Amino acid sequence: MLKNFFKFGKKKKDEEQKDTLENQIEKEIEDSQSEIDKIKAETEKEIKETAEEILGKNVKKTENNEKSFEIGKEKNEGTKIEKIEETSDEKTKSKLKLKPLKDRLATPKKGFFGKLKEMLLGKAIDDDLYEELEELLIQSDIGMNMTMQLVEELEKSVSRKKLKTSEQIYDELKELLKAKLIYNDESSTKLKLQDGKLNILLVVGVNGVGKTTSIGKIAKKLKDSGKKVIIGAGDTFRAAAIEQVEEWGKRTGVEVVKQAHGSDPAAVIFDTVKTAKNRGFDVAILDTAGRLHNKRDLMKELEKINKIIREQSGETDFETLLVIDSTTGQNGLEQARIFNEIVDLTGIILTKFDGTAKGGIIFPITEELKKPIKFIGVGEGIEDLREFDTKEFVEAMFD
Ligand SMILES: Nc1nc2c(ncn2[C@@H]2O[C@H](COP(=O)(O)OP(=O)(O)OP(=O)(O)O)[C@@H](O)[C@H]2O)c(=O)[nH]1
Repeated sequence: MLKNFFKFGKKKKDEEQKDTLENQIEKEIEDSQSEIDKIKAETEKEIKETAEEILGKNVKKTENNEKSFEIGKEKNEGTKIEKIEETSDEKTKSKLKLKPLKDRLATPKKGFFGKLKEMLLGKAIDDDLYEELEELLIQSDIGMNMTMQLVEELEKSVSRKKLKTSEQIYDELKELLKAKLIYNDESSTKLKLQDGKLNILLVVGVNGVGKTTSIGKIAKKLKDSGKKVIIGAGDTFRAAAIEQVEEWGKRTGVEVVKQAHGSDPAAVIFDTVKTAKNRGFDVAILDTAGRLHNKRDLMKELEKINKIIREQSGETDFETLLVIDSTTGQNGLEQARIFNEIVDLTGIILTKFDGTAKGGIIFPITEELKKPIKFIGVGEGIEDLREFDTKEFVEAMFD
């Protein structure tokens, strides 16, 4: 039977899976740069063209904006700080009402949880049902370990609580999954920001996962809530990455500290934190590069950045947020494990939730890392980043 097969081969499979995933991560970081760069260059070109079109219109409107746009065109020499007014288009958009989360997730309608309901409701509780459930949980990116754990817990609950109907099983599974989100109570999922001091948000993750986009979206949220925000373009490895941060700066009306392409990322972090401190900013959001060649380089780079932040801000306790692309499934979990080993993470941002019909990855990531999900990305738009709310999320997934 499938369940026994999983139990028998579980340990070996775990090791094999770990090796395979580690190789895949290394390969992702080391070998796929040119392909990713190509896709990114195309995407960034599109973003740039759209942003320029919007900004271009706005630039004509006021002299202030004219000046700002010119700064954006300056050649990179030393550190540059940009201050640009928010475009009227974005102001209008920010007033639009947000769609409910369940309408933004691909999951509830087409994915695993929809299938789960279909599969469970009205069925007899027998071995076949548990087998089907295991298959579905694995397909949903919940992963082998957590699937086995969940099914075991479910079987125990069924016998302990004497559950008889598949409706009861469905509800029980919902509760068990909810329990996997224990690190996500309201006080943990909220960004830890204090008034009257500089708050640092260090954003890490491999390239292409949506770091820059998430930074832009967070900057917008914080600015809208009245915070004085600055962004440090710490991903200096690729010119396009710096430009992308600049575009987000323009879209959100947030200042950006940058240096020339290829300069030391730590120097950008230094300048950003120093500027933020001296000029009384509330929040400095720091971008980092995810394309370092191996774990050791990544660790060294992040240690250096952490040291600079501590020295310049005088803070030891700040947010370090890992961005994970939820469409990468178990790869995402492995990335989370690696980053969690080398840096003191305080939370996770799961992007592209609108683009996955699975989405189960959220459960093992938060449970294994014992870290809260701070935000989930549900689209490419400036408003498409939701503060994570456990109750709303579970309801949206199971609705
Ligand atoms: N559908 C969808 N797309 C997203 C989301 N977040 C980011 N993206 C897209 O994912 C792509 C990569 O995002 P970036 O922000 O450039 O990723 P990055 O991690 O900064 O990449 P590097 O600059 O290469 O390090 C872009 O096309 C984004 O628009 C999301 O929540 N949903």
